[in-house]
Amino acid sequence: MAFAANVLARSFSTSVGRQAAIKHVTVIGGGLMGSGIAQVAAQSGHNVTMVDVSEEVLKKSQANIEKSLMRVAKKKFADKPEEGQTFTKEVLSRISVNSDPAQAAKSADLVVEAIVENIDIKQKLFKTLDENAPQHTIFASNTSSLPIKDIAKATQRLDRFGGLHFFNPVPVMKLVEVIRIPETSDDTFKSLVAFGQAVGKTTVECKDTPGFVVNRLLVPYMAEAIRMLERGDATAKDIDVAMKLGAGYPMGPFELSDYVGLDTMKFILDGWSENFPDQPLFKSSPLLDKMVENGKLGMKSGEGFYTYNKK
Ligand SMILES: CCCCCCCCCCCCCC(=O)CC(=O)SCCNC(=O)CCNC(=O)[C@H](O)C(C)(C)COP(=O)(O)OP(=O)(O)OC[C@H]1O[C@@H](n2cnc3c(N)ncnc32)[C@H](O)[C@@H]1OP(=O)(O)O
Ligand SMILES: NC(=O)C1=CN([C@@H]2O[C@H](COP(=O)(O)OP(=O)(O)OC[C@H]3O[C@@H](n4cnc5c(N)ncnc54)[C@H](O)[C@@H]3O)[C@@H](O)[C@H]2O)C=CC1
Repeated sequence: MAFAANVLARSFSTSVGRQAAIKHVTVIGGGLMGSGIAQVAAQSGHNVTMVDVSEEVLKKSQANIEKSLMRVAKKKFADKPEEGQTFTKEVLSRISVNSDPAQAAKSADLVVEAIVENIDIKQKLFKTLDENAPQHTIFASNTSSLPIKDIAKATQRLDRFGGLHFFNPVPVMKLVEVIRIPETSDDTFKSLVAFGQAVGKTTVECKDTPGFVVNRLLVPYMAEAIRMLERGDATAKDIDVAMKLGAGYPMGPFELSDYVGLDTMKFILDGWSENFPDQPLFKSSPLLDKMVENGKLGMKSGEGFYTYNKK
C-alpha cells in the first residue's frame, strides 16, 4: 500500500515536474467575473492581486467577495460559525487590490484577464502586461467569445498563453474550459489545467474555436430567444418560464442575459456577427442595442429585461 502511494506520488511529481508552481495570481478586471475568479483563487490558498481601472469597482468587488464568502462559509461551517468567520477573514486577507496592471503583473505567476469583451482593449492590456511580467509568468484570458490567438498576438509569449474560461457565478459554477492555441506549450497547458483543478473546478480541454464548447451552443440559443422576442412570438417572461419548466434550465434566456450583463451580451453578439456575416441569427439586435444605449445592462444596473432592487 505504502509502495503504491509512493509510486503514485512520484509519477504525479514527474508529470507536473516542469510546470511552474502557481502561487501568486493577478486577476485583471474586478467586475462580475474577475471578482469571482479572485475569490476562488484566494479560497484555494493562492495570493491574489485584483486589478481594475476603477477604484469604485474594486471597493464594490471586495464587498461582493465578502458577501459571497459568507454564503460559502455558512454552508461549509454550518455548525461552526466562528470557524466560518475565520475562513472568510483569511481568504479576504489573501486578496490585495491595485489599479495599475503593469505593477501588479510583476509579482504574478499567472495573470488571468477578465476585462471588457473588446479585442483592442484586451490587446493593449496584454502588451503592457507582457512588457512588465517576469519571463515565467503565464497569461490567460477569460474571454467568452474572442479568439485566444488574436488576444495572444499582442505578446511575445505565445507558448505561455492560453484561455481559462470560467462561468458565472464563478464561486458556484463547476466548470472551467481550458483553451490552447497551437503555440501553447504542454507545460503551460498542464499548469492551466492544474490551476483550474486547484480552484475546485472540473476542466475540459477546448480548441480555440468560436465560443469554445459551451458558448458555441449557448450563443445561438440566446440569440434565437431575442429573435423570438423581437418577432413578438412570446413575451420574455413566457420564454423564460417555458425554458425553465419545459427544458429544466435554472434560468430562462432573459434572466440569464440580465445575469451575464447586456453590455457583455452585445459585445459577444456584435463579435459573432462579424465572424459569421452570412448568419442572420447573429446580426446585431436592435432591441439589445437600444437597451444598452439606455443604460439597461441587467442586474448590475438595476434594470434589463427585468427590474431589480439596486444593492
Ligand atoms: C437574449 C439576448 C441575446 C444576445 C445574444 C448573445 C448571446 C451571448 C450568450 C453568451 C453568454 C456568455 C457568458 C459566458 O461566457 C459563460 C457563462 O458564464 S454563461 C452563464 C452560466 N451560468 C448559468 O447558466 C447560471 C444559471 N443559474 C443558476 O445556476 C442559478 O440560478 C444560480 C446558481 C445563479 C442561483 O441559484 P438560485 O437557486 O436561483 O439562487 P440561490 O440564491 O438560492 O443560490 C443557489 C445556491 O448557490 C449559492 N450561490 C449563489 N450565488 C452565489 C455566489 N455568488 N457566491 C456564493 N454562493 C452563491 C447560494 O448560496 C445557494 O447555495 P445553497 O447551498 O443552495 O444554499
Ligand atoms: N458576464 C459573464 O457572465 C461572463 C463574462 N465572461 C468574460 O469575462 C470578461 C469580463 O466580463 P464581466 O466580468 O462580466 O465584465 P464586467 O463589466 O463586470 O467587468 C469588467 C471590468 O473590467 C474593468 N476594466 C476595463 N478595462 C480595463 C483595463 N484596461 N484594466 C483593468 N480593468 C479594466 C472594468 O472597469 C470592469 O470593472 C469578458 O471578457 C467576458 O466576455 C466570461 C464568462 C461569463
